[in-house]
Amino acid sequence: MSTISNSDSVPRLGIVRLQHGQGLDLPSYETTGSAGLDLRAAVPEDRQIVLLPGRRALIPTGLIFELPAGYEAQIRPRSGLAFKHGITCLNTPGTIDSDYRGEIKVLLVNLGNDDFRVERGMRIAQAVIAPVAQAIIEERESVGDTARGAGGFGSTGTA
Ligand SMILES: O=c1ccn([C@H]2C[C@H](O)[C@@H](COP(=O)(O)OP(=O)(O)OP(=O)(O)O)O2)c(=O)[nH]1
Ligand SMILES: [Mg+2]
Repeated sequence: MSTISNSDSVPRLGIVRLQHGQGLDLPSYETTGSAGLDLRAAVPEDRQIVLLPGRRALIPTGLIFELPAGYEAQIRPRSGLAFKHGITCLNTPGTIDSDYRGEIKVLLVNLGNDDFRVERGMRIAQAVIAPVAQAIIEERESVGDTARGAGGFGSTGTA
């Protein structure tokens, strides 16, 4: 497969930077194989966001996305913040709809034991761009039989 035909199939993510997002790096893939685009906190210079243990806050990114139709962005936590500080996304994975034109925000929660200061420019989460299907909804009288049936929630055991 040639490089050109390959890049033709790569989705294009349009990004608009809002006033408070100016001066921050655009989201980018940190390595050639990264799945997620790291998102930075666009906290105003004169404002502090300190997450106390157990508390949550909506963190601005200063970004508006224009996703192609048929794609979503999933907002996921960064494992380093989760491991070192207990900071994660409360609604993970956050769903960014392709028709959403508001600012991308990250809902962080502090599950650690210490206060956590969100600094401007800090990489707080990552966005994974993924294809998504909208199903055709069909109401039916019954559903087809399967070997699993209604078994779930550990029905296959642990070993
Ligand atoms: O972490 C997130 C999750 C959502 N959103 C934005 C984009 C998304 O398209 C919109 C709606 O998200 P969702 O459908 O998860 O929230 P809702 O509670 O169902 O709100 P709505 O009624 O607006 O759909 O909010 C974010 O900026 N960050
Ligand atoms: Mg919704």
